[in-house]
Amino acid sequence: MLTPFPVKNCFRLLCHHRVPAAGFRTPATHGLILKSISNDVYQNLAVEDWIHDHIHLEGKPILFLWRNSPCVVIGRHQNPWQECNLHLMRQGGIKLARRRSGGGTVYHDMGNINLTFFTTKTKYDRMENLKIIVRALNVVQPHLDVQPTKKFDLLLDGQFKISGTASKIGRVAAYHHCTLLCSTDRTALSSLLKSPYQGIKSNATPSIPSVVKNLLEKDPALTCEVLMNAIAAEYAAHHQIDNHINLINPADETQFPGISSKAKELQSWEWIYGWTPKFSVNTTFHVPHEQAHLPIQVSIEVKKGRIETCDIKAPDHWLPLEISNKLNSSFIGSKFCPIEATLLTNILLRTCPDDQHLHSKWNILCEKIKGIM
Ligand SMILES: Nc1ncnc2c1ncn2[C@@H]1O[C@H](COP(=O)(O)OP(=O)(O)OP(=O)(O)O)[C@@H](O)[C@H]1O
Repeated sequence: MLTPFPVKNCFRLLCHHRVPAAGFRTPATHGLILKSISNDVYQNLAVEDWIHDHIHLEGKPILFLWRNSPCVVIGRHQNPWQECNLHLMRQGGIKLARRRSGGGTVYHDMGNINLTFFTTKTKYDRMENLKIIVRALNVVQPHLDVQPTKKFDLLLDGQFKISGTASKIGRVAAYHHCTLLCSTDRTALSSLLKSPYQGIKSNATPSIPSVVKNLLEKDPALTCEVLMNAIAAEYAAHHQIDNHINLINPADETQFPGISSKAKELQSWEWIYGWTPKFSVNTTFHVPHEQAHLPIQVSIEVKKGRIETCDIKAPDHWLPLEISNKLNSSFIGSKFCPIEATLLTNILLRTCPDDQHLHSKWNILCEKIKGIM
């Protein structure tokens, strides 16, 4: 069923630009099933963007199957500091991506299948898609109890989430994408999706945490490959299209002209962090002083991922006011990120009096501030 795919030809049949050239012929094919050969989250999200922007579906559906190496994917209107453990992700080299669709934060790895259902806006029907998945699951394991919920999750045995849904609806085209947990690392999922940051206030969309389960835990025969093939077969039967799974390479500019700039944009700091709705952080640190701990109050406002106002209040006898003021003003306009904070701190330290005692206090303070970023 899996065939090497002359994608170029297939897209030529399916695709024309939104403003069709005069005399454009109606595409001959009726729909497509695509599968990415890449496990890079930015490249795969770029395929979604590309198809959404370039392909005129005219009622012809596309199913896109993809899997990613470990990453966390936040919804369009979310705050990553509220949703995940960025420190842990940086340490483990786990990528962070912001998708174009709304909704909550999910964890992806090679044990998680992603399914994107492209249709025209008028044919967009999330429940129909979820039913295709449920039928496919019942083909491979007839005794599975999987039900769609009102928020378009899929629940196993009435309580465990195995799939989450999000969507993007454009002027004429739409897509519904969902996850399917097959053999995901549940320990990584729960530790990465736990924010350690305190005192954040924002209007960003919050995630709705659920108890999740893998299908493989229910039946060891339910591997990602088995499930993807079953879903593709059910999708093809439902839409009466060819059930070939066509492999695509999202890095291939000849097949997807302009796709690398889409992937680059999805990977940019401005999109991942800078798109975060305005938020504030109000927190208190404690720093060691003689036999006690002194409180340091921090109040920061962040707009487009950059520090808009910064008010660090340390007791004057611990850190002279003029030094904390210097720190406050230097942070303004900088990215709310530990790398930038380190750079700034190093520059500032060089301008400070050559006082070891002061430098060590400054370092303690800056380490604490980096801890909230
Ligand atoms: N790959 C995954 N598949 C299914 N559930 C997941 C996955 N990763 C994490 N989860 C669970 O889903 C919760 C997030 O669900 P939430 O409903 O906020 O977002 P969603 O399912 O992506 O999208 P939507 O809000 O549109 O349903 C996480 O806190 C976690 O409990």
